[in-house]
Amino acid sequence: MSFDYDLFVIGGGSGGVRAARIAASEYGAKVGLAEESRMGGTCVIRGCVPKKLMIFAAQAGLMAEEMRGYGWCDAQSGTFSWEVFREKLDAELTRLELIYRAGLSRAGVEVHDQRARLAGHHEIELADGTRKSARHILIATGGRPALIGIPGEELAMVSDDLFVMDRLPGRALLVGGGFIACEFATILAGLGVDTVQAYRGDAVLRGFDREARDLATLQLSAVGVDLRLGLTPVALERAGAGIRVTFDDGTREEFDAVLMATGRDPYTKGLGLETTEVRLKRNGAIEVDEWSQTCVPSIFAVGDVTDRVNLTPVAIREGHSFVDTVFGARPRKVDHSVVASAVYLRPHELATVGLTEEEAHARGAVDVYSTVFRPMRSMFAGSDAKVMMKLLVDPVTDKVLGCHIFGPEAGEMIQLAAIPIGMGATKAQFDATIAVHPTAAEELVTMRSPSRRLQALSGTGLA
Ligand SMILES: Cc1cc2nc3c(=O)[nH]c(=O)nc-3n(C[C@H](O)[C@H](O)[C@H](O)COP(=O)(O)OP(=O)(O)OC[C@H]3O[C@@H](n4cnc5c(N)ncnc54)[C@H](O)[C@@H]3O)c2cc1C
Ligand SMILES: NC(=O)c1ccc[n+]([C@@H]2O[C@H](COP(=O)([O-])OP(=O)(O)OC[C@H]3O[C@@H](n4cnc5c(N)ncnc54)[C@H](O)[C@@H]3O)[C@@H](O)[C@H]2O)c1
Repeated sequence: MSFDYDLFVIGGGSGGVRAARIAASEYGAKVGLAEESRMGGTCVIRGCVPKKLMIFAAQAGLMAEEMRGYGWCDAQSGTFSWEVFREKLDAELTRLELIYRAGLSRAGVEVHDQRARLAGHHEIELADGTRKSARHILIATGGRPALIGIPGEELAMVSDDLFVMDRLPGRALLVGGGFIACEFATILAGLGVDTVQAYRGDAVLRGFDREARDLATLQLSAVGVDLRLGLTPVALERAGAGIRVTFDDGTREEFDAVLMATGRDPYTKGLGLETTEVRLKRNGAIEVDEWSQTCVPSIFAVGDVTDRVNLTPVAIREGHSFVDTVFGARPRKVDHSVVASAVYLRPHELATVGLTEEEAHARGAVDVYSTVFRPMRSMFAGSDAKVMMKLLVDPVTDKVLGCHIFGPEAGEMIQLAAIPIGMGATKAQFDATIAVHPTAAEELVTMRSPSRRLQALSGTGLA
């Protein structure tokens, strides 16, 4: 049977672009790709990249404060112009989008700038009505911000809207305690917005190591975020040019803007899945096996739409592995068990790889090497900001099970720690490494004795 394409990719984001480019350029496949919005997807256009640039913009006040502590007595952040920043941001995103497009074009990928939907196990229908056939189809449609179902929530912004605001709000409410709420609370407060963050739990960043979460929670307040724990909105209504929010404790307050950062849903709506036998998980994510293959042999899915580990490098690896396996005859699975990540807070980031203390303890006995200290850089400037370095070690095998860092540039540090930990390094091998001095990271190789040994909980593995 002949097809229009060897591979048709739906979605030009992190996973889709990588798969399309490699299939065409390295394996000579005839590839088509449909993108309904801007090329590059969430990460490039409305996620990682613009977010990180905003984080950089937001640290001027903290840097000026630190420098005053070093004798630059008049150091001030000055005036921030959102208009100037936005213009530069738009230009940068356009530059990146063009690079993505050029890469696809060089590889020989045929790009369709429109929405696509499935029309069978080997068929795709484009928004203009054209039908294309493909031997293999890759769904890489990503995710969309999720709302929580309260009255008036359509008045709120979602993360996509933050990058295209005409002006900064004077007073903003951020709802949630996850990656996006915490990063944007840091950003908005840093840019001078009166920022309130409402989170229903008792410490932000659920799922991360508890000790690190507590430090992140304290830091948000320290940088000027009005963090309200155990609080969640139940209704939003228009109030003049602003929004009146009713909270679950009965209080009401007005804000210029509200951001719902309450998770993301896999984007499968209107994708024509009913024309196939592809199965969905309960939350609407596409069900795939370890090869990213759905239960229909010709249809694969990668990235956020499969809701495995929703990070850009994971989507890229899944896309690349799928192509190596199917087009390169080099079977490659993705190991989702040890994936490092970072939350870009300021002044200290929270970065992690492997098991948290709570997860490690749940599986058996664990030696916890943990140190919390004031680093010389900020201590000299008179700041109370604390750094945490933690290693979790299996007392029987000596293997390092997890590493958690709360500190300046923790994201950069965890990238390096992820290499030995992914290779199965032991604590003895960490100890054998001579420190780089004076750094904060040297603690990772100088913590000699455990801060505590947690015995196995009854009913778990090791005694
Ligand atoms: C605010 C924010 C900050 C983030 N920061 C980070 C970070 O710092 N580090 C990190 O690793 N991850 C971060 N992420 C997560 C990261 O962006 C995603 O995990 C990643 O983009 C997923 O890639 P993907 O290929 O699965 O989907 P996406 O990048 O979302 O791409 C999907 C593409 O498919 C297109 N599409 C959807 N349906 C159709 C259709 N039917 N037809 C045609 N096109 C379609 C969409 O327009 C989109 O371009 C962040 C996410 C957000 C929202
Ligand atoms: N630095 C990074 O790597 C980075 C940054 C941003 C986003 N991301 C990715 O994007 C994903 C989405 O980010 P996110 O912050 O939206 O999601 P999240 O899952 O991290 O956080 C969602 C938050 O919303 C709250 N919430 C959910 N339902 C609620 C309800 N009904 N009422 C009140 N609160 C509710 C949760 O308690 C949680 O605090 C992340 O999981 C991550 O994979 C990564």
